[in-house]
Amino acid sequence: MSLISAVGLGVSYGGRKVLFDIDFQLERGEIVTIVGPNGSGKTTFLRALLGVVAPSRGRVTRAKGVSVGYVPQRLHIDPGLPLPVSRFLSLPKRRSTSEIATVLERVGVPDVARQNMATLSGGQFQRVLLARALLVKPDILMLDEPTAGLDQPGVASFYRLIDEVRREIGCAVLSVSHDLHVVMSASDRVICINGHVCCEGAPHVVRAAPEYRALFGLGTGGALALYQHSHDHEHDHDHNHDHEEDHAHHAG
Ligand SMILES: Nc1ncnc2c1ncn2[C@@H]1O[C@H](COP(=O)(O)OP(=O)(O)OP(=O)(O)O)[C@@H](O)[C@H]1O
Repeated sequence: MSLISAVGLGVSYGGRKVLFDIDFQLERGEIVTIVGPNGSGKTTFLRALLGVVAPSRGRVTRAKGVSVGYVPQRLHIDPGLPLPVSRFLSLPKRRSTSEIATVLERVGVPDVARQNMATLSGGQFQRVLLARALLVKPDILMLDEPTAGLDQPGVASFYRLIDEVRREIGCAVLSVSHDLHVVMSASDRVICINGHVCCEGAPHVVRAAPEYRALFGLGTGGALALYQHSHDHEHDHDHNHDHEEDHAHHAG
């Protein structure tokens, strides 16, 4: 049985259809990446799978006992509120000092337990959110654009960490991302949504799909070329321009 599945899923906000006709399954250990333009319903889709947004159509089914660790896109913490990392990790469930130390060590920020959440750097903050998601011993790690705001090395090292963790605990990873060049290479499946599923499949299939190209246009040409260039060294002569652009971007 799939870890989680959606059949004919639709979500509306105040009568406005945001998602419709979505069929989806996530299997144990799978890495699936959701891509789509801003406002296409990616976050809503994750929230519907989590059960925090009610479907207006269709249904979501989770296998019994499946635990989900969720890393949200944004989490605003009032800078005036003194909230040490260790306290944050103990919400809502109390965690022992050693559990907290172990998980912080695992995500590469062993020294922040007593630091206030508001004083963490962007990269440290994301790692603490990941630590919180790992404390539930997830069968599914759901990540909503977890590297927004990080620089290129920060993005790469965050995804390396996700990959290590996934291998260690064998969880499935369902992520929403715009970092296609990093994420797509590691995904078993990419699903492109824009209210509904436009196209899906192995990364190279989605990359070539006309529906995907129509949505993203040339805007991600450089990023896709980087993925293609650094991972399989295919030299597609139709995309020399993208490659050149990309080298410039890479070097800068
Ligand atoms: N709670 C809400 N109430 C009303 N409308 C909402 C709500 N949450 C999201 N929306 C709307 O639903 C649409 C899809 O939003 P969603 O956040 O799911 O998109 P997204 O693909 O994750 O976008 P982004 O890439 O910008 O994060 C948007 O038009 C948004 O304004």
